[in-house]
Amino acid sequence: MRGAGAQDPKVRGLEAKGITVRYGRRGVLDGLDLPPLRPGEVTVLAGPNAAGKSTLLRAIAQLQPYRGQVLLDGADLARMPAQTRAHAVGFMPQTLPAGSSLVALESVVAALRAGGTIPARQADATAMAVMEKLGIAALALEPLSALSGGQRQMVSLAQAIVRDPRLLLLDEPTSALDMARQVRLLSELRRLAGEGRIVVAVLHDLGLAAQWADRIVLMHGGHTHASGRPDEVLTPALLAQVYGVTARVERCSQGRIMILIDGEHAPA
Ligand SMILES: Nc1ncnc2c1ncn2[C@@H]1O[C@H](COP(=O)(O)OP(=O)(O)OP(=O)(O)O)[C@@H](O)[C@H]1O
Repeated sequence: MRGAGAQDPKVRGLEAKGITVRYGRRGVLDGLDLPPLRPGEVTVLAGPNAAGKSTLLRAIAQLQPYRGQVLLDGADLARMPAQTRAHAVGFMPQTLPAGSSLVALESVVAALRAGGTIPARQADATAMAVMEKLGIAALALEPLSALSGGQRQMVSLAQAIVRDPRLLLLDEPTSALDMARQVRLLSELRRLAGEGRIVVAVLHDLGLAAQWADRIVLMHGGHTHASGRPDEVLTPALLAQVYGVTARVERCSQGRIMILIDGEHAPA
């Protein structure tokens, strides 16, 4: 038994408690709690348009003012020195900012250097290694402005993971990718989680979420409406409550889940 005043063992993983975000007078997140998200897990944030998924991801990344608490391995991310946080957290936005004059490799090097000074040759080699791993080495010298949407998304992933963060936050990372690259990206997320990272991705495609996520958090009305394993969350009742659709959930071979939408849910 621990003695009085002993420190609690450090909680490993990501905790978000009471997250509240307002845009002017409009409340978007209303004291939202996430279940503890553990290293090794891929968590998908899902929910209807405007549910606040991007807002939550940005709040966790400290890119969005919020009330509440975000703890990474027990440390308050809001109080963490910026450079420590830059090493701890990788964020992949929904879209890369337009108008960059950098080539792809330079943009990945710039993301690496946001975590601190690093000799040029080493930075180039690290960035190039990440691009090779993602199968985009051939894009290294292409201007960002000349890339397709899917190519930009893969470069954006390279930027997010190049500092080897403990926590990886990704906002609709597969939205512009073809089937093969979706699989490549999601396999890479699984691999990163398998190495002990915490991976949180917003996905609209619940079929992909069912296949790749350890846990799905369904957001609705500024709160976490449900969370759990894909088979616990992807139920006709919860899909009706959150999306207003009539859905069938079919079990296929290898335990895969397929969701068939029959139409909009007729309100009782
Ligand atoms: N910078 C902003 N200023 C004002 N309102 C905003 C801002 N960003 C988002 N919102 C509003 O907050 C709400 C949640 O937006 P958010 O982008 O977080 O939702 P989302 O769940 O990611 O949506 P989607 O699935 O459509 O991408 C929306 O009503 C949106 O209009």
